[in-house]
Amino acid sequence: MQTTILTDIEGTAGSISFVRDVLFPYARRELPRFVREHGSEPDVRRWLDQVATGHGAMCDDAMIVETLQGWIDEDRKDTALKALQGMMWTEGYARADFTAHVYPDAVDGLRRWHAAGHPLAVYSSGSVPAQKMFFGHSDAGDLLPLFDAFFDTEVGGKREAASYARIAVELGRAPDSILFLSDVVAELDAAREAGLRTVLVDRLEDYPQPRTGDACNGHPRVESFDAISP
Ligand SMILES: CSCCC(=O)C(=O)COP(=O)(O)O
Ligand SMILES: [Mg+2]
Repeated sequence: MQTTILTDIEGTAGSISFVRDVLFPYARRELPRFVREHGSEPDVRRWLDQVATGHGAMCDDAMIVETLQGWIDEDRKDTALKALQGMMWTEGYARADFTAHVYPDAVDGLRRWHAAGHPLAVYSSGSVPAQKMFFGHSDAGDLLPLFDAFFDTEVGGKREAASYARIAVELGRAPDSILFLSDVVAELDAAREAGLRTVLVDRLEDYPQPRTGDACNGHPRVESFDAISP
């Protein structure tokens, strides 16, 4: 059986600057209108109510919007925020306001591994619908058919070993037959604790100061997908 490749998105398959300088500001800007126009739809309300729960009974939509905008500013990986961001980005992709940045070497690597029979999966803090929009509307076109499975924080946090154990069960694969790619060492530590193989993707565009030696915490380090042999 071929190694399954499980990849992170931001800082690994695509640039950090696309997420932080395009996607996050777009969601921040669109949030008031989105809540006004869609806030009574059950699929939206459920997430807004989850945000409101932390603020007591007096929390109105204006306070929820302000809270969510604060969370965007601090890059909080909250499941409700990520679900709502995904819905707003879906509108943005549909209107062709932007396409998703995927590094050319990532496009080539994903295509090459898929052609060689490696199952491909995504694990990102972005919601599963946001992941599908990202790869379905990339600068390199529709990459969605390359992937077999998608996981977000509904499976658990990316720095928790139990999340990776759950992903292995859901994929029906032994942990050591899965290779996890990420730019975040703490995520790789959690994956390794669950028995997955790991590679630190240390892109100079995103991390101008290379992480070497102890900073890699024993994870093999590459600067592009070209150097990964699954
Ligand atoms: C699906 S693209 C947006 C990704 C996102 O919202 C995010 O927080 C990035 O997290 P990742 O786990 O991909 O580093
Ligand atoms: Mg990342």
